[in-house]
Amino acid sequence: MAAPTSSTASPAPTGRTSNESEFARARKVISGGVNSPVRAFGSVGGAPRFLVSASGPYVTDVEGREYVDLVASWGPAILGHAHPEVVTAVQDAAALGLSFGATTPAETELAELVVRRLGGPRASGGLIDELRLVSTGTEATMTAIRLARGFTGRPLLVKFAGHYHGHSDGLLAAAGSGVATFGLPASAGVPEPIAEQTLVLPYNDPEAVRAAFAAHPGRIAAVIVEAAAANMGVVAPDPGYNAALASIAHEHGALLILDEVLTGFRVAPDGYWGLQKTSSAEPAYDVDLVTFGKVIGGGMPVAAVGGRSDVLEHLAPNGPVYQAGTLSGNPLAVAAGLATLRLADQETYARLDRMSGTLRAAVSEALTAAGVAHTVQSAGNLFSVLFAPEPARDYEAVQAQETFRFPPFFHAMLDRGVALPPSVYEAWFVTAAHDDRAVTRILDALPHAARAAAEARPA
Ligand SMILES: Cc1ncc(COP(=O)(O)O)c(C=O)c1O
Ligand SMILES: N[C@H](C=O)CCC(=O)O
Repeated sequence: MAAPTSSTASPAPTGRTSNESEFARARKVISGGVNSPVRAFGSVGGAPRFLVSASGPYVTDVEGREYVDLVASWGPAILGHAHPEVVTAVQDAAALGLSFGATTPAETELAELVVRRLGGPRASGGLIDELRLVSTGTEATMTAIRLARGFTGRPLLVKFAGHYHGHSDGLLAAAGSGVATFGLPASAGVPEPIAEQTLVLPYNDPEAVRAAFAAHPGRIAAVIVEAAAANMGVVAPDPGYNAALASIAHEHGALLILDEVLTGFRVAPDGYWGLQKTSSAEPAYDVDLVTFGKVIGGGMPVAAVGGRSDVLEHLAPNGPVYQAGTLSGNPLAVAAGLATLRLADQETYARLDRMSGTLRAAVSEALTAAGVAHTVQSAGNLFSVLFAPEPARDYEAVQAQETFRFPPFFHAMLDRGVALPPSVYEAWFVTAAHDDRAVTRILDALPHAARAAAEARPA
């Protein structure tokens, strides 16, 4: 496996510590040295970069090296890191108290802003009527599923191979993200009776969904789908696919849960990617529950489950489906989310789209010049590189790519001061703060990375 060699990134290392020594130190007291598996560089090799600060499009590690960041905290940092107005909003909120464990006007303001940005309420053509704030995307999808089961009185859930919805028990089968990165079929520790409640189907195959409903009449509570798959690399839904899911689910009395944790407020100014707003060719369709996270917290822990009020009414204290959180609606996190959403205007999204287009073209040009078979897969401004000549529409096709080309590609970029997500199965995230200097560094690094990918051989 390729490992980092030299670096041309600036500024100069401090010499006080190194990523290697920090990793060794962390491994003694933190399981695996990381608090989330993908960070461990497991599939690319080498020591993860231990970061000490971030600003705009850059992150800086303990050695004093600065990298152009294409991880963006896995999505939230659409404005770039530490946007001054977001930082000020958090500082102002902190001065008034870190956590109350009680209701606040600010959390209502965030909920109002989200519902409004999504065109709501539903009676006036919007996506959701109301929502419940939680702290992580995992909690949002877990709550959505419990709610769907409580509302329908049915046990089963349909999910798609390669999709990731966080790490709750029922959602780890054939999951994307770290589960894909580490080649796990599912997670140990999930009891069989729980795993059996999840039906895993191939993505972009409406017939498989019809067949599942036919095989389990009156037993499927919900279909959960990433609005656009972005945890097995990016795989956009076929035109009309999300709409087909809605109509099949509804025909059988089940709910559709659209997981917008990653896509929401990242790829469209009006909030979500559920396609009917981003493509006039897409038929309108009705969503019952939607989950958000990442951008609505602006880099702090906020996520949400929203949807039809008659479904949300089933949540405690109004209804019998329980959900709670000591830090839900935390004032600092809500302040970051509010500031981020208020700052993210049409120009922000236009910048993200332009940046993504520039990088997609540059990556493809470099790989083509190096003779590497590839496809740049995208959904809105999200994209990733598939090391295969034909586009992939499902997890099977994604897994068949030449994954061995990614580690040297990744390290060649890192050596030249560009931090990509450390897995071929993760999306690349641009920010509105990526400026000419950052882009120049990426463009300079790409030909080297493409050559490294071309020279790679299977292990
Ligand atoms: C689509 C999707 N859903 C859910 C999650 C889980 O969110 P979190 O990591 O905040 O628990 C993620 C990312 O991690 C995601 O990409
Ligand atoms: N793919 C995940 C989120 O979108 C990566 C974040 C993580 O699990 O650490």
